[in-house]
Amino acid sequence: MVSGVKIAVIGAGYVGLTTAACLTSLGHRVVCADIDPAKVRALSRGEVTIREPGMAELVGVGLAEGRLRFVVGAGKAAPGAEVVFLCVPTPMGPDGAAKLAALEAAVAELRDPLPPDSVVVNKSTVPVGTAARVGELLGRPDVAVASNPEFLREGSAVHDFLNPDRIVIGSADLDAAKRVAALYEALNAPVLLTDPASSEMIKYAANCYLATRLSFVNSIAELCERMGADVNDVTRGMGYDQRIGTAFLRPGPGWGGSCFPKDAHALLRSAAVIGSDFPLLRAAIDTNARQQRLVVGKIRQAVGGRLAGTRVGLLGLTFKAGTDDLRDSPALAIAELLAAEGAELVGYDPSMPGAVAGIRVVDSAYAAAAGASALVLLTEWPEFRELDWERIAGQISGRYVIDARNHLDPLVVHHAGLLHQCLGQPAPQRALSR
Ligand SMILES: NC(=O)c1ccc[n+]([C@@H]2O[C@H](COP(=O)([O-])OP(=O)(O)OC[C@H]3O[C@@H](n4cnc5c(N)ncnc54)[C@H](O)[C@@H]3O)[C@@H](O)[C@H]2O)c1
Ligand SMILES: O=c1ccn([C@@H]2O[C@H](COP(=O)(O)OP(=O)(O)O[C@H]3O[C@H](CO)[C@@H](O)[C@H](O)[C@H]3O)[C@@H](O)[C@H]2O)c(=O)[nH]1
Repeated sequence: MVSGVKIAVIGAGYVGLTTAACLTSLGHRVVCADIDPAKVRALSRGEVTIREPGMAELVGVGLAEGRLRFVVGAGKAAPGAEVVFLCVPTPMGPDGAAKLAALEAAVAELRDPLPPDSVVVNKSTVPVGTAARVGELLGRPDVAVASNPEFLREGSAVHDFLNPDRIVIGSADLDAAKRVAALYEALNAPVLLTDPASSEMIKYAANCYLATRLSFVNSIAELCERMGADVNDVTRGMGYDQRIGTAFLRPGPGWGGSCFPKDAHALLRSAAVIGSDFPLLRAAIDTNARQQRLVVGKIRQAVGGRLAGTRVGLLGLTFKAGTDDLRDSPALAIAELLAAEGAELVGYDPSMPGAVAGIRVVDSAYAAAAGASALVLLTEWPEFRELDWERIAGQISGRYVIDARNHLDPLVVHHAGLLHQCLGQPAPQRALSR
């Protein structure tokens, strides 16, 4: 006899699949629905297509124990569910606002088959006020609505879900909120019960704060470079201050991914809709675009001022290491800027992404370096630190390695006779004198 709370998860992407697999591992019974029949078929066979450590194992165990099932369509998952998690996409619309079409479609499908006294919990990132709107759309006074934003990071989704810094639950119905909190009891995490609007705002505030912090760090890196300071030491010195902390201080080619850019634009748009503004967030977004142009400027300079007809090798295409997700990747944004100036792009990424528009994707870092006028590291994959730089020096046609993640050991690159140029340090030669 299979025990545990009966849960439906709508959406089998990064958030939905993680939620389904992890709640199963906590002893609950989960039916996970998606609109994509091919995805449902593959998952039902235990085939996990996203790159997330531990996910395939959890899905395999859940299927084998009969605790986890995949179905096509939200309506199929609803019957018998005590709690329903909405984990559908909320992409950026043309005006910057989050598009709620998938959420509305899922809610419409759930309206009739939902059992009485069930709770609909929104895990998608949605503008403040959406929980109230979900309640209206459902039109089921016997069904409670809650907001329970998700804070997992791609590449460590299972770990983050099972080891959360906090669990936030917002609902006008305290009993419903407590029922949702009880699902996570085994995690022993701090639980914040609040109203739906505050819960929805917590998610945007957290992501926009982190994005703003990164834009701040990237700006400090630029000043360091121009003023003769070393941003690696500067951020280390900042991070020792417990009020600041060490996380999220690495300069880079700008922040990206499926969340930060769209969430920053969505909050800015929400502010505009109520006749307000958020100039600090606007500046963080502008600084991010500027950071990408700045990296392009370094590359242009490294190849002698003219990108047209110049081959540039790209190391890393995903928005960060440890994921195969290319959505809103700064590496691709930079590639687009380079291509617009006529550069010929050859790229390698350890996640082996297949075809990428405008880039000739090759199967090794060495192939990306061969014949390139400059080699640019855009994603901080650990394996790039282990490269044979002597071999690269023998294949590259230029001398510059632009390290847009401050990821490589400058001495190793220099010893191979190449010029290592990272962010926030005055000159490529500096490492030699250390
Ligand atoms: N990716 C992350 O790291 C992350 C973390 C926290 C929060 N979020 C938020 O969670 C939400 C989902 O993001 P994601 O990255 O999991 O998206 P995703 O694109 O990886 O997955 C969404 C899934 O929902 C399915 N879907 C779409 N419409 C549906 C419908 N009507 N019924 C059933 N399934 C449907 C899609 O086919 C897809 O498989 C977004 O609001 C996002 O902002 C994402
Ligand atoms: O010191 C740092 C840390 C991150 N980044 C960049 O910031 C972006 C976002 O990174 P990360 O936060 O690790 O990735 P996500 O998986 O998008 O996770 C963020 O977005 C999710 C979706 O909302 C949230 O759930 C997570 O809490 C939040 O960290 C990436 O481009 C990173 O390369 C840096 O440049 N420097």
